[in-house]
Amino acid sequence: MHSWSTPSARRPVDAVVSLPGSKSITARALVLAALADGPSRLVRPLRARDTDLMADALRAMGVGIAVDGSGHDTDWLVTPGALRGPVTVDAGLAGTILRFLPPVAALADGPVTVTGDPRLHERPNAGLIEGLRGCGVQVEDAGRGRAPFTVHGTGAVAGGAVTVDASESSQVVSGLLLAAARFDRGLDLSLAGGVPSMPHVQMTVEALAEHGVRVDRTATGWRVHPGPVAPVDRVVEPDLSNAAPFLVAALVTGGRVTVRDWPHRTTQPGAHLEHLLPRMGADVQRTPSGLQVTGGARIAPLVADLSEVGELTPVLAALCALADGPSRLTGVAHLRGHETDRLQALDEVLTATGATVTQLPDGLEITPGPLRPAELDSYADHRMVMAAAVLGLAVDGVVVRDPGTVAKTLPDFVDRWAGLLGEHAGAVS
Ligand SMILES: O=C(O)C1=C[C@@H](OP(=O)(O)O)[C@@H](O)[C@H](O)C1
Ligand SMILES: C=C(OP(=O)(O)O)C(=O)O
Repeated sequence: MHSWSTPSARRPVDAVVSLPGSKSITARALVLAALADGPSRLVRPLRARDTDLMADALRAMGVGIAVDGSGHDTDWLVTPGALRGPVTVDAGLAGTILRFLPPVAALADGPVTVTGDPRLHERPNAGLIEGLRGCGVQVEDAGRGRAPFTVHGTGAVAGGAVTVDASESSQVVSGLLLAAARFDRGLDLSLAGGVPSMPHVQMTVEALAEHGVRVDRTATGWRVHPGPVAPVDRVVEPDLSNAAPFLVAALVTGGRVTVRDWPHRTTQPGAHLEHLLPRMGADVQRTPSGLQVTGGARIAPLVADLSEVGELTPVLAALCALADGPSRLTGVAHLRGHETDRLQALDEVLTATGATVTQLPDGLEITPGPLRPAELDSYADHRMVMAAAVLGLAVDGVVVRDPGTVAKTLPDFVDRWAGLLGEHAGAVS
């Protein structure tokens, strides 16, 4: 276990950054390519723990995934194969594997056991398991509604009409929709309640359409028609949620940051930064290079419902702790089931560095206070390391334990952060 002394900013940042591919798009592209009726090429997929484990899991089930190229610019060539069990897959701490892989496993010709990090075994998954059972799949979970569990694939899934509880994660909906064209009757999915992170569901629907799958919006959910999944060659967009700490650095330091290759149109929740950051005092422009964020004279507090963009909460909460008034972030109760209980972790981290925090059932109230140095945990959560790095810009002496946890989606975050500040990587001991 290492510690990282996060660098404070001595001057306004002025940087143009390129970021690796989107975790969420890479995960969907891998699953759909694996279910397709021919080979697909993924250009610039994210290579990080979550997506490498997804590729390993699919390989273990019989899918060919070959690396083409070297260095940063490697493609993945995905060749579908007969899906097989018995297999045990390691989902690490990835919600995308926990919820996207089991419906694929149900199409295998034998049992697939999903296991992972200790915290993965605490992440809620009853909605998906019940949804699979409703599709006619046998799942053994010892009544826990969580990993580890075994999906008893028989080579075919009936599908049909199911009602699912996706209130704890949109990934329950996405996982079932992604595999549904290969179910005998397709899927008529109705929601039992609300669903967070709707842009991610829209991302799923659009990815399916790109693969030639017919998906209709219904009064109660979505209907996926049974049929073939076409192969697709695609270039993966940069990860806009991982762009958040870099863009936010412009506000913290009164500087300017451009993220290159910002997509013209996207379903990634990070797209919402374009209107959220101006509410906190930034000037945001699309330039020929990408999205440019310029910090202003002040950081304004934020009162916002983040239910659609929960992934952005840790970095935005850190920014709120540096604002000139109290903020209120709501709509994110489901963050308690993420990599860590993010509302509890943010309360601890922001309090340790000087803010006054009140936990709400579905969010946080954050009142900034005089900043102070602190040694912070990473909570095995990539986004908590990024939040700590944002706080560290404004105060000397922020240290993060186990920064390597960023490997989940951005393995070289610490080097990139040093590059943003025009420095070499900060002390990692
Ligand atoms: O479908 C996806 O790729 C994701 C959906 C969201 O999950 P939740 O709805 O569980 O928040 C998001 O937070 C996660 O990082 C990625
Ligand atoms: C919640 C996240 O990840 P996961 O896909 O593991 O749910 C995240 O990346 O913020």
